[in-house]
Amino acid sequence: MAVGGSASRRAQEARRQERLLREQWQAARQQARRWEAADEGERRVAAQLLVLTARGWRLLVDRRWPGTRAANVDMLLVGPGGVFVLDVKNWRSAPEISQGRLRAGGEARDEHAAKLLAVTKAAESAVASLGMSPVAVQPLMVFAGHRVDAALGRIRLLGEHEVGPALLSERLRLPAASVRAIADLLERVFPEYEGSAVPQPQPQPQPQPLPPSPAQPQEDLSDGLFDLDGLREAALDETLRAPIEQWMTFLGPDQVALVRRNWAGPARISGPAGTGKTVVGLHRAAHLAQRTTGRLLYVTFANNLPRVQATFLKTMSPAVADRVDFRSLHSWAQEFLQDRGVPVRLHGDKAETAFSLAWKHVGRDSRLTEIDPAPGYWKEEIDHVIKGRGITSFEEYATVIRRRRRASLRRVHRQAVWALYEAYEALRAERGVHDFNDVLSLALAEARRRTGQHRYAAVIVDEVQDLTLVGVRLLHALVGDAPNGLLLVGDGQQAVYPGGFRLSEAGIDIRGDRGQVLRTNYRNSKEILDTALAVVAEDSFEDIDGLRTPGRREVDLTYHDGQVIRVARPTPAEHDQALLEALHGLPPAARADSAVLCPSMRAIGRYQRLLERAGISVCLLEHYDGRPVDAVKLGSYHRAKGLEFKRVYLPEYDATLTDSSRAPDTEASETGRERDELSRSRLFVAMTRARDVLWLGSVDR
Ligand SMILES: Nc1ncnc2c1ncn2[C@@H]1O[C@H](COP(=O)(O)OP(=O)(O)OP(=O)(O)O)[C@@H](O)[C@H]1O
Repeated sequence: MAVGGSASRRAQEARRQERLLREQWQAARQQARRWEAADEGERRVAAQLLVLTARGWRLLVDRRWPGTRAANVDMLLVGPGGVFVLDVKNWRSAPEISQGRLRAGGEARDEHAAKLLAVTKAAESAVASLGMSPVAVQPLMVFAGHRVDAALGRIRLLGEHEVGPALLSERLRLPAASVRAIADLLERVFPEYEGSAVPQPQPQPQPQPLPPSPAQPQEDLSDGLFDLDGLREAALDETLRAPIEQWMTFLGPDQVALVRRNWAGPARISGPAGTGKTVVGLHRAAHLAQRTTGRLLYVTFANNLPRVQATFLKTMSPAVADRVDFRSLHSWAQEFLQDRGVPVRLHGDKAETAFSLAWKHVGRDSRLTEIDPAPGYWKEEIDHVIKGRGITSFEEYATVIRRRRRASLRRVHRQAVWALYEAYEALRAERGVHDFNDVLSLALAEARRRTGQHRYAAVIVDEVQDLTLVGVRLLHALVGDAPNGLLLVGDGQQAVYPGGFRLSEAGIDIRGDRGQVLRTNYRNSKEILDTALAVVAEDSFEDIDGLRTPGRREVDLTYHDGQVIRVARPTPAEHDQALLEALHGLPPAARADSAVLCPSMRAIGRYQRLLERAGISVCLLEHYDGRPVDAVKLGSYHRAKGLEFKRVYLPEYDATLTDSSRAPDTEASETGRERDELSRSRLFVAMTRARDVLWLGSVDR
């Protein structure tokens, strides 16, 4: 479309909105004047809000607060932007916020904020019965006669001129039917006082676009009491705002209950892929941020996921988004050490060199090669078993249960591993560098040294199965067993790293209702989920609570179409051509919601070149932050963890599966079986990222 065409259409829309708003504004002013129960300040606020009622909002004025004898609620407003609980103030002095306290005219006014928060809580409880998350209910204090735009915790403070435009600028959360259902419910829960009704205009049908008319002279609608300007600006942008995702406002009943629950100590949410664990974690973060004054830490193992999750929270609950730190565990730990003045020199490459030398000196001619000749297996043993569990003596290592490690090691083998470990540590220390595990161990020692001095009110850990035991101990040390302090979210079936641990080994005791399981998959279609589950059907797994669970799990599905497309070609070139054809066949907008996922860095490099040469824009997952970009996403199975896409393409998806992996009864070494199992888990994770289409490419050699 020509640029000139779209600019003229936009100007036409602007004129239409202007005309509509003027009519609505005239009507609102008349109605506000007729509202006799209110004083002048309230009438001016009402006029701003009554304009919204002509644009699909419902305004409930002067309602009784259930469960109290005399207390009232000034206004409840329900509209496309969510639910707002309003307290209108006609104070002579402007409000001031200082050190988290509300003041006016030199006096403390905290009780007004406390009352508004209590009413908001009552409104949250009411709408929870409709599946609405508490994060979509927002308290507002509106000041007649003042210009204000500030925040006091979760309460937004707005002046009479600011309130209308601010509400009109909210992202679209509720469709018209939900607005009606929620307003009807609130009308019942917060009954009307006698004679308090404000006459409400019926939403007017939106007029059809008119042909462009010559510019009309601007009628001055401002009569000293009322002011249209701010609303005009916000209304012009209204049509451009995209609605936010449904799950950012409405949850399943089991999810809402978890978001709002009070836990007396550490808690855990588990459940199969796609059951909304992260969604609950994000709503919980927003909910806790609304209820506390401290900061929250939301941690995952992966580097790119925190950026995506931060973007989601900002969209979902902008008022509290800056109170939650989204971090990957290692980057957070490094910063923590830096803040505490603990020297740390993380150098992955030099640490790798130290290991290679140690392998050369004491590994490759040792008894370890009887079990597995590849140094990688023994590097994992050091990383995930010895250092990952914080083991510092041979006596401890000699008897430790090596969770999720298949090869059984006799004492001589453990001695050989220990010799390798000691050589590695000596060579690493000689180079004066730390590895990733050292960073966590140092941070744990520091966190334990100064307990009670940590700045987090709560810590939420997502994809907890990816962490090591030391990592989990570290996060536990930040909040201890405080009520609502630690929440662990994850699924043992999606473990993509070797080794493992049990929560009891981290000193975390999850009792009774503090261990919760979600069971409804909201993401995948049946066909896609069945295909993914078939890969891990024979792999039972032990989760961090120590329970063994079969690979094929019972999951409830939400009705949802989707398909698996299998493409087999005789040569890699023909296979790649089929992938390109599939991507070229998508409308440009659909590419943005598609991902090509690969098992290795080499494959990523290869497919990046292939796609770019074919003129397909690519966004690497390591640069993706959850905001829409007009490009196909490309990344590893690991980096896709926790994410989802409408279409997922897995080129040569079966190349990492060995024969024993395809047919698990086939003969394979213990370490080979362990590797195969991990490959299947990773493939399972990649497949379950697909919502609507899963494309499986293979080469029939
Ligand atoms: N209540 C809900 N209503 C509608 N959609 C939902 C709801 N809860 C979750 N979803 C959808 O399901 C998807 C999966 O949710 P989420 O990523 O939280 O699952 P998960 O259990 O963390 O998945 P995984 O373990 O596979 O990473 C969400 O992105 C969202 O699209």
